[in-house]
Amino acid sequence: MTHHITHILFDERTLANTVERLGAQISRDYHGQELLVICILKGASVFMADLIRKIDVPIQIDFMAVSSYGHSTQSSGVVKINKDLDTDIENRHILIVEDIIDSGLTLKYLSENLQSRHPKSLKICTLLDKPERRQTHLSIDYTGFEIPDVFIVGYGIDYAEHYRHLPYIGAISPN
Ligand SMILES: O=P(O)(O)OC[C@H]1O[C@H](OP(=O)(O)OP(=O)(O)O)[C@H](O)[C@@H]1O
Ligand code: HPA
Ligand SMILES: [Mg+2]
Repeated sequence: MTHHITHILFDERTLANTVERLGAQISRDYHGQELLVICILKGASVFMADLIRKIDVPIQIDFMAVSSYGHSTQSSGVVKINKDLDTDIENRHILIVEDIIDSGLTLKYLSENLQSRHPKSLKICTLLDKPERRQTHLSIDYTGFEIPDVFIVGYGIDYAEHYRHLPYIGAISPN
């Protein structure tokens, strides 16, 4: 299906450099503390796997699966939890790892849901931020890249469940 890719935004080396920068920043900020890193499946899986290997404070990991896009390029606005955490997050330092923040509706729902479980702190790390499309206010603690309003795929991110395996991030035209 790669023939629908219109251009490459970030190649493998650029992604690796940015992941390294984020890992170093997170390691500095949490120095002397323990962290529970939460991967938001499925899109953040590839980023998460690379990021945690660049963090050098003690961490544990857990996974949550949510979805709102299905087979569309527009968020349905309804966030469905397909898998919840295994861990009790009360009184823990939590870092949510996302691949992309677009409308912001997924993270708004997730951060309110997780705040209600009384973590000691809750921060957000996203590889990509598409601020032009935001429908809600969010404060993001760690951002890899800001991107324009194009639908992107690769490095874990899908269109209708395709393209997640691409080692780079590219734009597709939905037609
Ligand atoms: O800011 P938003 O407009 O809410 O969009 C961002 C969310 O959409 C994608 O997930 P999706 O629902 O496609 O699930 P997936 O990660 O399994 O692909 C992406 O991984 C984010 O979680
Ligand atoms: O640009 C995107 N691509 C794939 N999935 C997404 N979910 C929100 N925005 C995007
Ligand atoms: Mg998706």
